[in-house]
Amino acid sequence: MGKTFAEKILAQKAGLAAVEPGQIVTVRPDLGMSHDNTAAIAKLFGKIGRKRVKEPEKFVVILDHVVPAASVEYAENHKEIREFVREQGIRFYDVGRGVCHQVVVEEGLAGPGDLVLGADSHTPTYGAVGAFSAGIGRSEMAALWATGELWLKVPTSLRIELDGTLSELVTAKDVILHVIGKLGADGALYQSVEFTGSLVARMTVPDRMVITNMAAEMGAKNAFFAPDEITFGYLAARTDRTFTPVYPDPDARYQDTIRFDVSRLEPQVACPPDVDHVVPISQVAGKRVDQVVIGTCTNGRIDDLRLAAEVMAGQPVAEGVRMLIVPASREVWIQAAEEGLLALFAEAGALVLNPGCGPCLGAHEGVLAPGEVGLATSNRNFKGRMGSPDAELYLGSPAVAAAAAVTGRITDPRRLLEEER
Ligand SMILES: CC(C)[C@H](C(=O)O)[C@@H](O)C(=O)O
Ligand code: SF4
Repeated sequence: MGKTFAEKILAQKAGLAAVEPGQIVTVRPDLGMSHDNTAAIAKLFGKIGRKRVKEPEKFVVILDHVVPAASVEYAENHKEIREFVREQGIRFYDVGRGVCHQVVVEEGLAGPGDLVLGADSHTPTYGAVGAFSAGIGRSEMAALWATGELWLKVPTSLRIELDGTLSELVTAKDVILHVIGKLGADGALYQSVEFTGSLVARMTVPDRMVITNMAAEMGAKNAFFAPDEITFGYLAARTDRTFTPVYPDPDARYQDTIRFDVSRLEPQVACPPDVDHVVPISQVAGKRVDQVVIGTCTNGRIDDLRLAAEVMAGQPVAEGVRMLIVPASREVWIQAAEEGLLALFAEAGALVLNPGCGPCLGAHEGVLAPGEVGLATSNRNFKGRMGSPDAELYLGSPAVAAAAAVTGRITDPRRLLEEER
C-alpha cells in the first residue's frame, strides 16, 4: 500500500522500513531552530544536567521576535543568547537579519527531504520547499540539543486540492484564509496537510509559504507542497546544497481529500477574535481601521510589498490611520529599498520598520490601544494578540491591507483599482 509524504519521510528519518499513522517514532532531525526563546530553552537544558549541545552544527538561532530589544529584560535575554550560541558553536543570526522562518528559507537551511523541528508554531512554513517541518515545545528543543533525537507521533494525512484560477488581487492569503474558514481552527489537528491541485503549479515559493505558514492556524502538524521545478529553481538561486526529495506515493491513503475551486474567490478577511471567522470582504467592507500592518512571516516578502504599492497607486495613507511596513528580512528590506518601495511607503505617510516580527505578537513596535481596530497581514487575531485585549484585529492579504491604509476602511482592493483606472 502506498505511503503519504509524512509516512515516507518519518520512516526514513527514524531508520525504519515503514511507519503507520499514530505510531511513535524516534527521529533525528536535520535542523533545529529557535529564536528569542533560546535563553529559556538553555535554562531547561541546564536543568536536565547538560553542558554541551550534542551536535551544534544541526541547530540555528535567529533573534527576531522583539528586535532590537525593547526593554532591559529583552536586552538581557538577547545577551544571554549571544553568549550561549558562542559557547556552543551554534549558527546564529543576530537582530536585523529577519523573521526566523523567512531567514531559514532564504538561507537554504530547509529544503526537499529535510526534517526540521522549530521551537515556534509556524515552523510548518518550510513545507513550501518540500521539507517536513513542525513546531515543538521548549523542553522538546532542550531534549533535542541534548540527544540529537526526539520522538514524534506519525500524523494522519489530509490532502487539500486547490483548483481554478485566482482573479486579479486575490492571493494565496485569501486561499488559505478561505480554507481555514471552511475547515475551522482545528480542521487539520495534528495532521500532515499535503497541498495539491492545478493551482499549485502556478504558485511561487513565497505563495506556498503563505499557505504552509497559516496551516498551523488550523492545527496542522506540518504542511507540504511536493517539490517541483519552481521549488528547485528557487533553491538553486540560494544554496548549493543538494537535496534528496521525498514524494508521497500515487496510491497513498489519506484520511480525507478536500477540494477547493478558487476561481470565484473574493478577497477574504478573518474577523476578530478568531482566525477561522473568515468572511468575503464584501461582508466587512466599510469597517474603520486605526492601524494597518504589512509584514510578518506570513506576508512580509518582496512580492507582498510590491502588491501593496501597486494597490496604493501613489495615494497617501488616510488621515488618522497608522500604516506600518515590516519587511520580513534584511534581504527583503534591501530589495524593497532598491526598488524604491520603502521611499514610496514613507512618502505616503507609512512608517517603515526594521526586519523582524514587528508588532505581530503585540510586544512592541505598534501595539493597539483599547477600542482600536487593526488590520494586519499576519496569521493570528485572537484577543490581545496585537496589544490591548479590547482592540480588534482583522487579517487579510497585502492588497486588502493597502486598500484599508489609503481609504481608512476595510475596502475591496479590486474596487479601488477600478476607481484608479
Ligand atoms: C513566541 C513564539 C514561541 C510564538 C510561536 O510559537 O508561534 C510566536 O512566534 C507567535 O507567532 O505567537
Ligand atoms: S512574525 Fe509573528 S507569527 Fe511569525 S514568528 Fe514572528 S511572532 Fe510568530
